[in-house]
Amino acid sequence: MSGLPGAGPQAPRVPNVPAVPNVLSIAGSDPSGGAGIQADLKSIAACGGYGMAAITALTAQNTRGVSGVHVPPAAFLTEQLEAVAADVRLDAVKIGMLANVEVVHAVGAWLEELRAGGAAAGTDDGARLPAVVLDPVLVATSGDRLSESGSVAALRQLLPLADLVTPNLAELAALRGRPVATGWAEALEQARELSAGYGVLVLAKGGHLAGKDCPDALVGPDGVLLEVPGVRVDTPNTHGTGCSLSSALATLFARTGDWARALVLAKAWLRGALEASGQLEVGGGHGPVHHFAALWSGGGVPREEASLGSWWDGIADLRASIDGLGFIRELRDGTLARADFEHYLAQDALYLQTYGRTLSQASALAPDLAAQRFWAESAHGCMVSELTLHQGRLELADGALPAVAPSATTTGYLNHLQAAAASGSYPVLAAALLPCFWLYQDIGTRLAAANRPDHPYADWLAMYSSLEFDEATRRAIGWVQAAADTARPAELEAMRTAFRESSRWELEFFDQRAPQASPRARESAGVAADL
Ligand SMILES: Nc1ncnc2c1ncn2[C@@H]1O[C@H](COP(=O)(O)OP(=O)(O)O)[C@@H](O)[C@H]1O
Ligand SMILES: Cc1ncc(COP(=O)(O)OP(=O)(O)O)c(N)n1
Repeated sequence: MSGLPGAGPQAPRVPNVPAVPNVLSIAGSDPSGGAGIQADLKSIAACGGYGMAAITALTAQNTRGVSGVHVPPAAFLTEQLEAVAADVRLDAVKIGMLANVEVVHAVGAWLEELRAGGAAAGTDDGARLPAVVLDPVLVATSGDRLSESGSVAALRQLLPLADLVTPNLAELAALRGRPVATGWAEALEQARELSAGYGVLVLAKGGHLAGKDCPDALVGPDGVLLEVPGVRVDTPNTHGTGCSLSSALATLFARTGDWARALVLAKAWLRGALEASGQLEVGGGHGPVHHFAALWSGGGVPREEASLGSWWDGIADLRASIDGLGFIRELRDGTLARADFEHYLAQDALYLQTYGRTLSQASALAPDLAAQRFWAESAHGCMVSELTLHQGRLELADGALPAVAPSATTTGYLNHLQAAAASGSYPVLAAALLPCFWLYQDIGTRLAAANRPDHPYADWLAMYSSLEFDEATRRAIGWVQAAADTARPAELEAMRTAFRESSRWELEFFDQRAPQASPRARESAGVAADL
């Protein structure tokens, strides 16, 4: 009873998302604190990770420019990397300034070793390998070189070892051996070529474009996967934006397993950090961004009431009641009367028509293109994949709906969703829509164990335990979590209420029977099913 969007830009690599990911920055030091490992550690912390740093170079720089670079022996970098990896589980690695070919090779050899170790441990799907974000730092904003010109070729060899590479326009052009793109379309094409050439996801960044727009886009070998628009913040304080963004992406990917979500969250966070940069008084040139602006203003600390895990725990009573319903037990066992199942399907088909509408309304209200796309894809999945399953089961013509009146429960649930849509609040509507994903995915997954080829409801069980539905649910949870993370207290409370109310309606929905075929008394309410 919810949307089945297509696959996201990139499948998740981290099956068990850690609560606090360990994120290693391999980068140079900026003693003025705005770029390099100093920026990385602040970004990682601001985005909810535990930051570590292996130092590739010491720079003497401030907000006006770089006056010196000292590169310790590459072998000592290897020693740092091996020491950390021997002890700490790495969830993500961000790579920044690599000053010369020897340093690039040292990092490449270490990454290869990490991969070989993963393969030896039987993780050929990369599940236990950290996500790797490579920011190919070549030249600072001040115009000073941070990597010898001969390193570009070596950096290219590093690309296939990364999951995501985040060049600015000049770095993208250098990696492609082309002139710097003068417009966004040209930059996207260079990013596509880079992705196709090296089998790596590319983040094209619009920070150095002329004009008021500052878009970023995730680009794969076939073109743009996700573009996140942005309006340029009018500030001179852009020192270290690339370092900050790449570490934020590494951390947020480790937390979500989803590059699209990581980008949307990272870009929103960086925008806040740029907007608040004027609160800091650091140097007379291009100052740093304010990494902890959201945290210091009270909005950035993860709040218990904003955690969707706590929402899920908060409906444990409703979930137990659903598990205890005769309908669910009989559905699992395959003993559910056909009339009851068809009654449920008919009501669900009526439900889906309006649920699809409200998914579209969520898309209309969504704050950015990525969220907009997700809800629109979900509306499509709901109105096509799910309704088609129901129509087939009910032997209805394509496009036809069952000729029955909506039950009081169906009407009540839909009124609740439509009220959430009418509130005009995207977060509240998204929260109201979520139980229809999450509860079905949860029930579907647990009931899947009972599925067998001759199960009378095998197709239903298969749909709601499918990998696609799993993925759709994970993404829906991600979008609602993103909305909750930035919601004001009153709106957050309204979100939680809407989520619980929808969950209560889900319980009632499963508690419906065909009126004439099986009286309610027949249901063994209160009997907890061993799902
Ligand atoms: N003035 C600005 N306003 C808003 N976003 C910006 C601004 N400058 C840079 N960004 C963003 O900062 C990130 C880093 O981009 P960019 O400046 O292109 O890279 P780099 O710092 O590596 O040179 C991107 O997400 C970009 O869109
Ligand atoms: C030590 C160190 N590493 C990287 C940079 C470059 O920082 P970046 O975020 O790419 O952007 P600018 O600071 O150049 O705007 C650096 N300066 N120092």
